[in-house]
Amino acid sequence: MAVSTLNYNHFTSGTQEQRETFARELLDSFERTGFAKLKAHTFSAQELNELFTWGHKFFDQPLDVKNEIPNETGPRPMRGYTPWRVEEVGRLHRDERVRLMKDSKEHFDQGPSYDTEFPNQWPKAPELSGFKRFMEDFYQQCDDTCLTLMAALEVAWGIDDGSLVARCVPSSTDLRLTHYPAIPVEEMQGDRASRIAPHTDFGPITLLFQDSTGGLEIEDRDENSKTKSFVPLPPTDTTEMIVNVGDTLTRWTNGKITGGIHQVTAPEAMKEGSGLMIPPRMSMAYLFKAGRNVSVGPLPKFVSDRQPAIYPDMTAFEFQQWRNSTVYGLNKKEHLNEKEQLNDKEHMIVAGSWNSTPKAILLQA
Ligand SMILES: O=C(O)CCC(=O)C(=O)O
Ligand SMILES: [Fe+2]
Repeated sequence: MAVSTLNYNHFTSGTQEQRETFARELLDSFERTGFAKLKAHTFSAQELNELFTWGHKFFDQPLDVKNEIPNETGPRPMRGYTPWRVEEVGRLHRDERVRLMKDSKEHFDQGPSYDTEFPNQWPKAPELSGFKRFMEDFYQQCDDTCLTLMAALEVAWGIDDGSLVARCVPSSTDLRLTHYPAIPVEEMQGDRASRIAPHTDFGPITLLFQDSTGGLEIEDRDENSKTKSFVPLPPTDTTEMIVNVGDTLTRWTNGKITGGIHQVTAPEAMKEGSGLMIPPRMSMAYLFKAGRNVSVGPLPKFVSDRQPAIYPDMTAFEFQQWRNSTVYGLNKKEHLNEKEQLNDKEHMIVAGSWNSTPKAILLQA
């Protein structure tokens, strides 16, 4: 299953033909695999090194210091610090084995700097005094990239009118730095735990940068691969940007583009080992979102008499509330409205495809 690697600058500063080729190949890679890789983008190796250096400085703080900016878990965007084994993304899954799987991570989440409803929480330690400034600039650069990729999808769909871009302005995105502490390899063997369990992200797309540790895997949709459900997406160099399709794009396209299911586990070379510690790992995910009041129901372009809408209308914010209630294991009756509770069942059926029957389930979508 070949994830395409594309030159981002062909879209931003190429000829008309290069722009159109980029757009077509991006859509093709999304449709075939749920993923694409980008090079020649706007992030330098130095900026990415700095990103991970700030991440280490943050996660290296003592737990009680990190807990001074606690993420209030709930049906709301995440802000600040979430400790080890609080969030469990496996809970989103239809397969019970995945639902019970423990994630082994801690994370820092950040929203738009102008968000007064869910304001950011920044650490106060003097050694982190430059963190906020760096992360705010980095956030903006990620947002510009995502909006450009929305413009590329418009070109690919022949609706080059700014309507897809407009659905994602102003930003409601959550940027997440995740730290996976060192862990004995045995913990990753079997179905009990993962670094992050198989899941799809909630928004239209996610930008992902990973450090050099390895362990990221994506669902293998290759018809001919009978044995494996997942294939590694190993780091090549730290500047490689991975883009994955999330639930919102699946919903907007009425199921035409399926979200890229991914997980993080032991790096390939260590999988069968024993008595080994898997080194710590860090990633940055820009979990791009539609505007809070924008519908995540199918776009008119993807609905017809022959293809009725298979996803109900709801706002991006309602969708996020529902998904976050699930990953934090909250009592649904208390936190979700009726529409969200009904949709919970629907989403699990169409989004999940793990273990031996992924293709059958994907066909249902
Ligand atoms: O750490 C990674 O590479 C993946 C992180 C991820 O999937 C997420 O934050 O949603
Ligand atoms: Fe993810």
